[in-house]
This record gives sequence, C-alpha cells and structure tokens, in this order.
Amino acid sequence: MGGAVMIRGFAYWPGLLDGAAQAAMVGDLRAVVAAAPLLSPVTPGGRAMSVRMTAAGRAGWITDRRGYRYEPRHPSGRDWPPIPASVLAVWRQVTGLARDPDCCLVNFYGEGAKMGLHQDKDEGDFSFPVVSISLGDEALFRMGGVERKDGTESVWLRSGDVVVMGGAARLAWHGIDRLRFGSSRLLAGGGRINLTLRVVDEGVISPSTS
Ligand SMILES: O=C(O)CCC(=O)C(=O)O
Ligand SMILES: [Fe+2]
Repeated sequence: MGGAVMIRGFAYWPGLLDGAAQAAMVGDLRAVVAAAPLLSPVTPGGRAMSVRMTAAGRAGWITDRRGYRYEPRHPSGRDWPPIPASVLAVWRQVTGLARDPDCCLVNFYGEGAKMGLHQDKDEGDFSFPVVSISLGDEALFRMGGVERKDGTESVWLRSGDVVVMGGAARLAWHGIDRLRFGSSRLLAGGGRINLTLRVVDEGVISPSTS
C-alpha cells in the first residue's frame, strides 16, 4: 500500500493490511483470547468501560479499582500469551525499530462501545511510539493535541488501517467516539478489534503478587 498520511502528528496508514492479512490476524487473536479471556474493565473511579480487553506480551494493561497499570499476568494468574508474529510484523514495518513492543493491548468493541478521550501515559519511555491496528467495524477516531483543550480532528478507521502515535503525537489525546456496528464482515457477529502495541519498560510493570 501507499504510505502514511500525517494528521496532527498521527501517522495514518489506511488499508495497510489486506483482507487476507486481516483474516489471518483475527485467527491469531482467537488463540490470544482463548489463553487470556476478555475482561470487562472498571476505571479506578468505579465506572464500567464499554470496551472489553485482554492483552498479549510480557505485560498487559489493566484497570480496576486499584488503578491503571501494567501487570505481568492476566488476572487468572496465567502469563499473557505471546504477541502474534503477524502483529509484530506490522510494528516492525511501520516503526522500523529493532526493539519489539512489550504489550499488545486487545480492545474489543461490541455494539455501542466507545472509548473516551485519553492519553496513553502509563508506559515508562515515551520516546517509543504506540501503534494501533484496526480490525472489523469502522470506528470514528478522534485525534487531539497534547493539551486536553486542543482542537481535534476525526477519521473513520476501517479494517486494516494502522495509526502510529509517535513523536509529537505520542502523548496526544485520542479516543473512539462511536462505531458503525456491522459495517464489516470480518468478525462473525460484528464488532471491532483494536490492537495497541506499546513498549512498556521493566520499571513500570507491577511486581507480581499472587
Ligand atoms: O480503539 C482505538 O482505536 C484506540 C484504542 C486506544 O486508544 C487505547 O487502547 O489506548
Ligand atoms: Fe489510547
């Protein structure tokens, strides 16, 4: 495919993954979800998130009443499964980095799910980008600046699109306003999967208890 389009410092790669690559990645993610079942996260303030989540890699991002953090294991007590090779290949292609990510956060958006405007700032080193891969239904992605009050611009992310949040956009506010539920046939039953790949850094992974 072509290259990246820059929007407010976000590198947007429309249609980077073709249909076959998307289907193969979904197959790989089924194995991830079988090993690390989707969770229904709650914010530290006690609000249920509409997105269901799990993770792959050395660390998984978690939220519950105790806070936002990276944990070395799924709440089941088992290690997170490895990040699929198909997913790591996308990271290497769009970042050109020799360092692989520690975490692949898996977000599943069912009908009506969304994600409020936020910054990704629980990682230890913001010199590494966050890479986002979209699969399934289209979603309206809002991109802002590093200040909450900065103006925003939105794009409909489609299946196979990739976004890199790096450089000036690494700490930019972003979120998903809504889904066009059923707009893609990639996932039986509809919905959207978003993967975010993150370099977490040893120092910010919670010491394993229980
Ligand atoms: O679903 C998306 O496209 C964005 C997800 C996101 O921002 C996150 O998981 O931190
Ligand atoms: Fe995010």
